[in-house]
Amino acid sequence: MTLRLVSAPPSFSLFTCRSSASTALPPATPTPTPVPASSIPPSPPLTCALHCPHFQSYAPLCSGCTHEFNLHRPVILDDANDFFRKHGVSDFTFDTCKLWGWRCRAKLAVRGSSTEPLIGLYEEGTHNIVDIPQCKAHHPNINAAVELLRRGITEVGIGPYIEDEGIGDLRYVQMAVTTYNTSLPVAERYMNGKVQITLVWNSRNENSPGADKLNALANFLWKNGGPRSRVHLIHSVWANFQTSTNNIIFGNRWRHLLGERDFWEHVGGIDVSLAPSSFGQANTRAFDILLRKLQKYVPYESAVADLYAGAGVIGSVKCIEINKESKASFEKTIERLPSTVDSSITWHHADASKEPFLWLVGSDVVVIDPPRKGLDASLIDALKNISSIERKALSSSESSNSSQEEKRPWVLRAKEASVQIGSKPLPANIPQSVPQTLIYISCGWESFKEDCKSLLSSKAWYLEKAHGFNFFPGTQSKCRVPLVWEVDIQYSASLPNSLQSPPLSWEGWYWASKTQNPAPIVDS
Ligand SMILES: C[S@@+](CC[C@H](N)C(=O)[O-])C[C@H]1O[C@@H](n2cnc3c(N)ncnc32)[C@H](O)[C@@H]1O
Repeated sequence: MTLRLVSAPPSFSLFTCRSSASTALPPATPTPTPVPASSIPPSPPLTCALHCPHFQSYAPLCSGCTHEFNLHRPVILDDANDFFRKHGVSDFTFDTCKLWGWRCRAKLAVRGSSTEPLIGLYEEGTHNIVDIPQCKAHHPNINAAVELLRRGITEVGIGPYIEDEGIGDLRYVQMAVTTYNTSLPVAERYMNGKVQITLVWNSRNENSPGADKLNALANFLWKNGGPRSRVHLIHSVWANFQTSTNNIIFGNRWRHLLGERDFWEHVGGIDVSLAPSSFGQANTRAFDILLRKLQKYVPYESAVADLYAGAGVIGSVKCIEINKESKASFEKTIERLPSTVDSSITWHHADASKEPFLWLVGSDVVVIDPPRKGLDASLIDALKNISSIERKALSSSESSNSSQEEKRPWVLRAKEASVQIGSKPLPANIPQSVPQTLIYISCGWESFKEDCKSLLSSKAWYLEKAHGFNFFPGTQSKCRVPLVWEVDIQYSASLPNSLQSPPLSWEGWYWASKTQNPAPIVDS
């Protein structure tokens, strides 16, 4: 995928410094540079403060944010500095990113009554909902869309969900903002983001009793926030149907109701399609910065495996994802890649923890972006034993040139459900190398530390670089989004040279094939 190495002036304060040289190719153009984490000073209390009316430090009601001051300097920064220094990285850097209005994706509960709806988060440790109309973390248009929804609930007479009784119409709402609109000047795009609203409706499907109310609410939102309204706020309206009494927000049935069906965002230099059902990063700007940084660590002509790939946003040759809903988004994203990419990119619906070496073999670089709980034990084991996997792979490719018939059901299922894009055929003999570089993107600091220590204990890997990104300013480990930032780490395999394979090209698609001819800088 085009992971263009471009940078534009960020529209938010960024503490910067240059990261030290790495073994990877330098970027074609400079990227926004982070500061050494150790040099970020606490600022006077009010300059980087939350200033949120819903935050009360003495008795936190809203569970969204846990600290009020020094948003640019999350509480785990010192711990991270120490941790990385102890493990050989003395130049750990940190991007403070956007401190307010950064959340472009929010899931909010809808409770209360039709005349006094509450739309917000659970109060810490309870099932009481705190209304958060002026949330400072939300993109401002999420707050505006919430207000419109509130009016709609009252005017249409929608019943918010009553948990104890399992009755009511509307259970949750997901608001996702797309900030990419090429008809606007770059500087105006973020603030003019449009909101995709998903109404989580308490019925089995669109034909169940109450569907008329769902349609009336969707029409209200579209009439008052769609393209013909005074302020165009709404991108589209979707419904998700959920009747279960457990705490799972979404059911399996999704329906597009109004507006544009496709939702596009522009991150890491490419257009990315995201369905409401697939995983999407909450902090679009921080993710963009992270991806641009990550590009530097993928050497030219690398074969890349992206485990825990989501909709393939990170842009790899071989994407492994457990959520089958992400497949359609991946296909759309690929369609928008420039036609100059004549290559093969694959997406597999599979569990990365089942025989993970299947996905590791044949790649030079592996990108892992697991959920907060961290890596599956089987994947850690495979990575720790990467040298023996490579030896086995090499000897099996030497002893047999014809591939054996595959019988394992989960491998067959993964193959069936895979998508392959590109006109270049796969070579008959896939070179059997294993990754020399591992990029770990973490959104769970505690689980990351455990995984990191475990990988280092094997001596197969050493830690080369670490960068922090302020993905969730104002939060720490006990809040709704319990993680303060994302960290991407590059390891280098300390394999003997004799075992290292030549650069691979089995999928015939390279990240760098497009960075050679970067498109003009159009966006940050
Ligand atoms: C933190 S998200 C990252 C997604 C993607 N890299 C992105 O940035 O949009 C983690 C992803 O891992 C997927 N996932 C969780 N467990 C998995 C597993 N065992 N195998 C493959 N994917 C998994 C989730 O569905 C989710 O899309």
